Amino acid sequence: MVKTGFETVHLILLNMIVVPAWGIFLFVLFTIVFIIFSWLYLAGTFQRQRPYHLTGIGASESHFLTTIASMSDSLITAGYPLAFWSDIDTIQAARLELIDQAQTLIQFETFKMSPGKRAKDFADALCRQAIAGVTVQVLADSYGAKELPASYWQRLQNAGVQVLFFNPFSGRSPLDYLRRNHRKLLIVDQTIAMVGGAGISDLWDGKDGKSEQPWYDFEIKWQGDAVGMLTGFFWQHWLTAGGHVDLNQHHPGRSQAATPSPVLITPGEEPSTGDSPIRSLFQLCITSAQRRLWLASPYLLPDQITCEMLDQACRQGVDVRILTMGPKSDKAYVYYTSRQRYGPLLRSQIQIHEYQPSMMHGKIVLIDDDWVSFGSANLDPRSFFHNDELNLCTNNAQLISQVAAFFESGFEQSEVVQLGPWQRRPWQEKLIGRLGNFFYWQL
Ligand SMILES: O=P(O)(O)OC[C@H](O)CO
Repeated sequence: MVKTGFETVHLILLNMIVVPAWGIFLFVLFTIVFIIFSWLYLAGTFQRQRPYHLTGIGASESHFLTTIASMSDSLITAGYPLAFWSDIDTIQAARLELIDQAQTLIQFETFKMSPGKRAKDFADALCRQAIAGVTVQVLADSYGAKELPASYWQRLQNAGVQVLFFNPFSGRSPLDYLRRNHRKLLIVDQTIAMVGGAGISDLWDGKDGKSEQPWYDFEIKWQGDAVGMLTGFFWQHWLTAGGHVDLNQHHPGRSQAATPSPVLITPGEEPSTGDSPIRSLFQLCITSAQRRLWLASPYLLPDQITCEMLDQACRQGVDVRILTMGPKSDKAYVYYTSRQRYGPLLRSQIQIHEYQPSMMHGKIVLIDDDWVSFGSANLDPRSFFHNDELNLCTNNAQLISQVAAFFESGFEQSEVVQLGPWQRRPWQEKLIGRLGNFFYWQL
């Protein structure tokens, strides 16, 4: 058929514009995918796990603390837990109250901050104190706080708050961006510290589009020498982020506690896949349990060796129970990836309790009636190998009973996962789980 002049021009344009455009589009797409995979590959995302074998020490042994401290790069100090809260309104109110009480110095570092009422209330409190002359230092993780607009930080800075961001993206060292500051820490006047899991975010109020119920989490208020040490850990990060520390102005004060308990602090600073203080801490906790090992972690991605240690504990008659997030997780793909790895745990008769009302976000290990370890670290590769974390461990009897009650209430509001129904879960869940596991080392 003879083409008209118009059709010929149209065909020429098609060949000159549309075909090259598709070519460019596919080339750009391929390049982006190639860069992402190369990046993940170079970061060790697809590596095989190195062997790591550890067997036991009893939690009641007198040398437990020294052993666990030396093997997890932790420091031994002392402190007293003044309060334990597991209600989100109370936790956020207690933080604001503590900020209001500050006389000289407020230090705060965290991972998750997002726009909303909690972020506004927090900024109001910090600005009030900065304007009143209190030194206020805020260290926000540049990834975790990325949703907050520049105007939020500008308002804080205008009031005199010193704001720094942990590890912003740099084109000169892009892989470094995978290291995040996962710590959650508020210190006032170097005398009182609050450690827990809640971010500065309305998510913890249940505003996550899933449940409308507050997340299950906790916070502990501390007094004693441990607070001085936590101040030092904060300053390490502050210096790394480019901040100025004047030890003449704010010399490490000694927070007094009338009846201190031993406290172990694990800063989990800049771990690597070969050397992880947080992994050592978790595995030492697991291997030292003799009667009870209750473990809470929202994101539950234990590696094979940790699963074997949990299995061993079960075989030795230890009551091993795990409290974790349920279907109302804030990250569905991590939930399905976690579930994909339940098989060995369920076959070992380990009870996995999935919290039902909302997101379960507490991170704790309870060992017998003797020790409790808690803080920012999840049982996952990100906390083991990539993040800076902050965990504390103590044998304070009152805190142990409060933590046991936290677990018991969590178990009551959970469903125990059974092997049969788990095996019959929908294929879509299995598919997401398999895909998620492909990126296991970065989760
Ligand atoms: O990283 P985490 O464990 O502090 O959890 C943060 C939440 O997932 C916020 O989305």
